[in-house]
Amino acid sequence: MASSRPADAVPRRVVLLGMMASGKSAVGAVLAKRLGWSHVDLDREIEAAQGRRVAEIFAAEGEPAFRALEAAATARIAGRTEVVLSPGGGWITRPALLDSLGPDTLSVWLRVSVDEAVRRASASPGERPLLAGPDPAGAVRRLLGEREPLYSRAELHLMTDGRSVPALADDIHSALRARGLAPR
Ligand SMILES: Nc1ncnc2c1ncn2[C@@H]1O[C@H](COP(=O)(O)OP(=O)(O)OP(=O)(O)O)[C@@H](O)[C@H]1O
Ligand SMILES: O=C(O)C1=C[C@@H](O)[C@@H](O)[C@H](O)C1
Ligand SMILES: [Mg+2]
Repeated sequence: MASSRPADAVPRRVVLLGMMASGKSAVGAVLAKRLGWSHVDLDREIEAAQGRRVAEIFAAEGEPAFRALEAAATARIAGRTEVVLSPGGGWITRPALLDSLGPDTLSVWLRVSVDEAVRRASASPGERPLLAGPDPAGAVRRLLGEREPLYSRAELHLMTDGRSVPALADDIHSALRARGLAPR
């Protein structure tokens, strides 16, 4: 099912969906700066609130506890406007969180190939507990199989392989303008 933003609702927030290392945090930061909006990187928000790294939360309490923290952090910011939200890659596994953001949200799926995701993630080893095993490519492939139907709910789909972070932010900025966002 595609996202249900009505055609006449001018977007007042953006949410970036996609696999680990697809670029949600990097693109979100550049886009928010360009728009003069706030950037909420949900993994970092949770870490700040908990005083622990995501990997520590997974190790101590497991994935379901982390998913509950994601839901609580989303509820704290759901009513805000002029926000670019970069949640973690598994946030979409609770699809109600996307619905909770409201119809004036532009949702974007940042697509990435398995090989490129593994290459990018390898720059920060230990940060992503779901890729910590001996076969990160297999893990990405399995997660993509589970999550692609959920990511594909996004209104805008962008392939990120071979595209720069500023170019991707440009594409989203253009999509916002095409949906009626006035220039600042
Ligand atoms: N389009 C791109 N081209 C090249 N490198 C990129 C691109 N997008 C992101 N990167 C780099 O890949 C790494 C992972 O990106 P980022 O942290 O933004 O991913 P993410 O989608 O937020 O992942 P997670 O779901 O784990 O939070 C970073 O080092 C980032 O600079
Ligand atoms: O794709 C995922 O499930 C995750 C992505 C990261 O951003 C973190 O939220 C965590 O490592 C889990
Ligand atoms: Mg991120």
